[in-house]
Parts: sequence; structure tokens; C-alpha cells
Amino acid sequence: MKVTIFGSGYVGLVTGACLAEVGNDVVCIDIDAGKIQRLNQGEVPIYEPGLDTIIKRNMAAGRLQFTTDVDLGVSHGLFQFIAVGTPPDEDGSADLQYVLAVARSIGERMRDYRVIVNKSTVPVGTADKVRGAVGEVLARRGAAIEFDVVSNPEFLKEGAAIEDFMKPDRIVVGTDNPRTTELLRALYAPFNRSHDRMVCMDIRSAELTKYAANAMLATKISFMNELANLAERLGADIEKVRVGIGSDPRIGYHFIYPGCGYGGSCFPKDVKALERTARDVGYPAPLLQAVEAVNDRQKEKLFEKISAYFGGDLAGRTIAVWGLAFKPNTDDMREAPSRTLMEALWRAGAKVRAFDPVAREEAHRLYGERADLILCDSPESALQGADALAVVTEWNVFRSPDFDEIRHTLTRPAVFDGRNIYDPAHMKAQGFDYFAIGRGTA
Ligand SMILES: NC(=O)C1=CN([C@@H]2O[C@H](COP(=O)(O)OP(=O)(O)OC[C@H]3O[C@@H](n4cnc5c(N)ncnc54)[C@H](O)[C@@H]3O)[C@@H](O)[C@H]2O)C=CC1
Ligand SMILES: O=C(O)[C@H]1O[C@H](OP(=O)(O)OP(=O)(O)OC[C@H]2O[C@@H](n3ccc(=O)[nH]c3=O)[C@H](O)[C@@H]2O)[C@H](O)[C@@H](O)[C@@H]1O
Repeated sequence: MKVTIFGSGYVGLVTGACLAEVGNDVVCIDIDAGKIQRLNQGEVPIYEPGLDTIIKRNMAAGRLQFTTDVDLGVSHGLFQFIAVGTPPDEDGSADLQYVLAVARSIGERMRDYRVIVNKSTVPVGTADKVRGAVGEVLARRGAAIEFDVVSNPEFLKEGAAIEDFMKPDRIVVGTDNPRTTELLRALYAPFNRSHDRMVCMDIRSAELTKYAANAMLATKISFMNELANLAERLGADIEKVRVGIGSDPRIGYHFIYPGCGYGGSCFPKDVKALERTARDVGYPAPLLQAVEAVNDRQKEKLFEKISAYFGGDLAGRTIAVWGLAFKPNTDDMREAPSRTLMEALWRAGAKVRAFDPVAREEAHRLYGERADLILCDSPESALQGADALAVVTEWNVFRSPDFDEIRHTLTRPAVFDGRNIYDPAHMKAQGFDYFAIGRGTA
């Protein structure tokens, strides 16, 4: 089948590559000419395990092309996917300018029937706006061309995106007629073999399903972080509590890991956007507000602990930071807890020596050259001349380091573990001053 994807970011690239991998003929469009040029030179602009191989294989097979040519894109695909960003506007609502710009581009160029599939995360009612935008342009052109708009939210996780797309838990499809449902069923058939994973519904419910999923996951994390803060004050260990509650299948083990807060491009913006949607319809959504407030506070936790350890005076100190990405297996630093920590350390006059297995370039892009940030080549080199170590992202490489080396290299034997990856008893036995999240017994 012929597919066009607008937006060659995390979602667009993974969607395009995976649809090509199962035999579709895919054109990916982006307005960022630099990105398209890099892709055409065989360079994948994001770090996502496995993506590189699939892209190269399908480009070589002629099933996947990258272009800035919108005319080509609109004439190519029966399916026109929208996978552009929906960043938060000033008031927290999702900014739909990119989505609607794509809708207008399609309307301006389409010559026959098109299925416009929205994969971006968008507020309830956006499909109506997309339909309106396309319809308006068609009317201006005096063109009576049929089209459908579908909501097909994406649930992939960065770092595991290929696996999530190839073996989805569910494929949510919101349509307003059976014809489009069947077209989407045919497109997704290769990913829907062992049992029917397609969950078909009306468009508004599909749009809300996406926010509901992310808000539920963010709620679980903030709930655990709230309990972690309580456990610290009560002399209890949140990690014991986590296992104690996760063993109840009604609760489950997923997404109940406490830590230094959730980051990434989605949870923070989607909780905000849903809260904003709720406010717009006269419901203040107190639970969502609390989820966000707890997370904002949680991102300050590591700094508070470090500052308290050094008696509130961090001027002239150097802190080693392990992990910059918002989670392992990605180079994405959007809303990453490492940023909250580093920026607070800088404000307090401290220096940072940071190491991340893949996000170094991204950190450099975000912060440029500055005297108080040294981006290091290895975890060990980040420790050189540092007074304490903060672990912010639980990359595997940090899980069993040479503890003797850490203790001997740091000027103070202080480890601040934002992801609870070390054993408090072991750290104490090794002579560390060890601070974790919610481990009141540590
Ligand atoms: N990143 C993730 O893990 C997930 C993201 N989402 C949602 O998917 C959407 C896209 O997210 P990402 O892929 O992370 O964004 P991204 O920022 O990585 O990529 C968006 C791309 O769209 C391009 N673009 C903007 N306007 C365009 C236009 N008119 N024509 C063609 N390309 C255009 C940008 O240049 C950029 O390359 C968002 O709504 C996000 O909430 C949903 C599930 C997972
Ligand atoms: O809409 C989206 O963009 C995506 O958002 C999340 O995916 P992602 O942001 O890639 O990453 P997650 O693995 O969900 O982690 C998000 C944040 O929560 C934190 N987290 C996660 C799990 C946990 O138990 N505790 C915790 O603090 C992570 O460290 C990370 O900072 C969802 O998991 C995806 O299903 C969704 O498609």
C-alpha cells in the first residue's frame, strides 16, 4: 500500500520504517531540510535501537524515501499520516499549528480520495479541526474530493519503539465510518496476526484514549513518588513497598518505580494538555494537577539532597552526573530530570562533569560550551575531581560500577541515586554516604 508520513521525528520515522519493513511503499516528509538530507545520506538523526538497520534496508529496497517535496508526498499515499509535534502552548494546551499546517498542505494538493491518519497526540476534537482545515482549502479550490480523517494514536516508547510498533499491545483506531476502519485494518494486518489487537471506536474516544493512557502511567509514577517521600519520613523502604504492592495483579509491577521524576517529550506535556482540556470544559481535574505538581517537586529532589549534604553551600563544588537522557536507550533530553538537576547546580555555583552513553551530543546542542559543564567520555572520567556522584538515568553501564574506584576518586564518598539502582546495605558496607529515593531505612 502507498503511505505518506508527515513528520520524520521519533514517531514518523518509526512508523515509516516499520510500515516499509512489512512491504508498504512509504514516503516520509519533513520540513527540516537538514534532517531529510542526513536521512538520505544514510544517517538516522535520532538514537533508537534497531531503527538504523530497518531504515537502511528499506531505503535500499526502494520502499522508503525521504523528501521535503510535499507535492510528491500528497500524490503518493492513499494514507496520509500526520506525525508532527504537538508541543505545549503557553497555556499548557497542545499547539496544533503543525498538525493543521499539514492538513492544509494535503487539502491544497490532493487530487483524489485520501485517508488522513492522525498519529500525533492531539486533544479531543482535533480530527474535526483537521477535517475543517482540509475542507476549507478544498472549498477554496472549488474541488469536491472525498477524504476521511482517522485518529490512530501511537503508544510506542522511546528506546523500545521498533518492538512496540511491530508487536503492539493494541492498535487504537477511531473512525466515523466502516470504510476507513477496513482500510486501516488492511494496513495494520501484518502487525495484527496472532490475535485481533485492533480496538475500533469513535474518533473522540480514540483521541481521549491516548491522553488517558499517558495520564494513567504518569499518575502511577507520581503516586509512587509521593509514597517514596512519605517512606523517607517514616523510616520505611519504598522498594520493599513497591514489591509488596506490585505482586497484586490488580496493581502490577509496571510503572511503579519511584525516582527523580518522569521526563520525556510526552508525559509532562500530555498531563498538562489533558488538564487544560478539562479546564476548558469546566472541570478542574484536581488529580491531574496533583500528578504534575508531585512530578515537578520530585525533579528537585536530587538537588535538595545534594545541597543538604553540603550544608547548603555548593559554590565551587563539582558534581559528577551519570545519565542525561530522560530514560535509558534514548538520546532524548526533553524535560529530563538531569536538566532540572544541572540547572539547579549551576544556579548554586557548582560545576557538573556529566557522562551519558548516547546523549552527549544532545547535551552539547542544548547547552553549548560552558565552563560549568564538562561532557565526559566515560563514567570514570566524570568522577575525576568531583565531590559527589548523582545517578540520574539507569543505563545498564551504571548498574555495577567499580565501587572502590568511585570511592577513591570522589573527594567525598557521596552517591545520590535518583533511580534506586544500588543496594543501600552494600553501599553502606562500602563506606559510602548513600542517598536514594524513598529508602528511609538506608
Ligand atoms: N516521541 C514519542 O515517543 C511519542 C510521541 N507521540 C506523539 O507524536 C507526535 C510527534 O512526536 P515526535 O515524533 O516525538 O516529534 P518530533 O519533534 O521528534 O518530530 C516531529 C517532526 O515533524 C516535523 N514537522 C513539523 N511540521 C511539519 C510539516 N508541516 N510537514 C512535515 N514535517 C513537519 C518536524 O520538523 C519534526 O522533524 C507528538 O504529538 C507526540 O506527542 C506519540 C507517541 C510516542
Ligand atoms: O506518548 C508518548 O510519547 C509515549 O510516552 C511514554 O513513553 P516514553 O516517554 O518514551 O517513556 P517511558 O518509558 O514511559 O518513561 C517516561 C518517564 O517515566 C519515568 N518512569 C517510568 C516508569 C517508572 O516506573 N518510573 C518512572 O519514573 C522514566 O524514567 C521516564 O522519565 C509511554 O510509555 C508510551 O506508551 C507513549 O507512547
